[in-house]
Amino acid sequence: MFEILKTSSSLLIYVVTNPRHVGEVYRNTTTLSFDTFIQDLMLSCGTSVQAADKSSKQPPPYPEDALMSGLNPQNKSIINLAIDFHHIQLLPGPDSQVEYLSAKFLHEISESLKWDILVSDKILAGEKNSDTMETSLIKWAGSVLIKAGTKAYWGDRLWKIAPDLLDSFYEFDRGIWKLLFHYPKVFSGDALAARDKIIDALTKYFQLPRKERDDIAWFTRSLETESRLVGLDERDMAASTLILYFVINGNTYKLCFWVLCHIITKPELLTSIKAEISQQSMGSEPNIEHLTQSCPILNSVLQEVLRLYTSSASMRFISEDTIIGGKLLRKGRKIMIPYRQLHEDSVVWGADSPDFEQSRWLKNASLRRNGCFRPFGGGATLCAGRSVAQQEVLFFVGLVLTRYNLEVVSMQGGKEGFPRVDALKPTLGMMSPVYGDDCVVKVSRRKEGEFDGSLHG
Ligand code: HEM
Repeated sequence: MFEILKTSSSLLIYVVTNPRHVGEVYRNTTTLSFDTFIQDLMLSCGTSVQAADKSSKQPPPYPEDALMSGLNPQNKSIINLAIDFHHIQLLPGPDSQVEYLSAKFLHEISESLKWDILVSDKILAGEKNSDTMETSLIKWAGSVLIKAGTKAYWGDRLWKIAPDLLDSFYEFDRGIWKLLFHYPKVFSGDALAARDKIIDALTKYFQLPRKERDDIAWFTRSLETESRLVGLDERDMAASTLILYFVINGNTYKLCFWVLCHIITKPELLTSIKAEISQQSMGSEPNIEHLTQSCPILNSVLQEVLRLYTSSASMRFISEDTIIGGKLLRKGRKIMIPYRQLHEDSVVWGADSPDFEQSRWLKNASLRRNGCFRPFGGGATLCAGRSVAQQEVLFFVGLVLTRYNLEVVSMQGGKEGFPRVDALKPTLGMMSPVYGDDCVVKVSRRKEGEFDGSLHG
């Protein structure tokens, strides 16, 4: 099935929903391109035309005396190389760097969830005393997860250069859809201002000598090396990094928020999840193997949130007129494969498909492999960070529930008093709560030996 979507800038987008046609789109890597789509994304996010051009072409032959890195033996464009580097950084394989990255993410999450760090976090301004504090759940999740992503990829320095990075990021996150849909400047000033602030911070970061920011991920180091070799300057690199910063940090904190909202508002669910978390060994903190493999109820909640709160899509750019499903799709336009309606298809999920059913995935574990479950997209561009993302969320929730008691102080939401999902705003992943909706929680430190998983609500 095809629909044609007309955006404000008269840009036409073909919306493909028929699974057979989706397969045709996935298989066509010649006239349907993802890198042209990335190039377009880069331009929307502030990359100059010259830099986008340099990033999308195969590099010119390097000068003979240039220090060759050996990282690009096939002489790929920076955009294609970045995709390869993501896969090396995030997926298992012979050269994989994922173990270091996961360990770094989890370490940073654990550090930020220490009580002393928590109470000293100015962003989480709520009532505080020696053993309790009040905080917004969405800000808490954002502060921990976005800081973890920033430090894991860019080390400590970026966070120090831009103490207000988080605020700029939230503003950018709220308005990025306007940039992607080429909204006129007059309506997108807030998103543009936030974008420019983040680019300024990243430019300063890239201007620092490398030895002052050596605690960075393999991906970041390698991409910088190759970007400099093709002649990108610090501002060019900063602007093209912005979209990566968004991909790495824009989704996971919202997933943590929705998962915790559901758990802490359902006392029986909370008790059973605490019980399975604590089964690893009484009194000690859960490790990631236990959380991924031995906590089925928590994992079922995670999958159900992914089903109901993602509005993911795959995008392609049509570089030559192309036939899909017997129809001619015109060169220069885009294709979008949205996955949300698959997630609510009652034929697949049953009559209760619109409802949050916490044990859906316990009853039928094979649903995870169902073609109608696509929170992380599909085809050649399937999210490379899907395992790391889920680990982050399980670890965050596992540690929060182990270290603290949470009590709901207030819920800002619709009539039902539960944060409403903002389903109107286009997104390429997790949906946000409606602006202003939130859950304020009182966080109390657990006393030693208190975590037994059943007695404390
Ligand atoms: C809840 C969390 C997340 C969701 C829902 C999500 C969703 C998505 C979606 C829908 C895509 C596009 C897939 C397509 O085009 O078909 C994508 C791509 C991507 N995501 Fe994620 N993502 C999440 C977290 C992450 C994290 C934490 C990272 C990295 C640490 C990451 C790295 C990537 C990369 C590198 C791509 C581009 C894939 C490629 O070009 O090969 N994602 N993600």
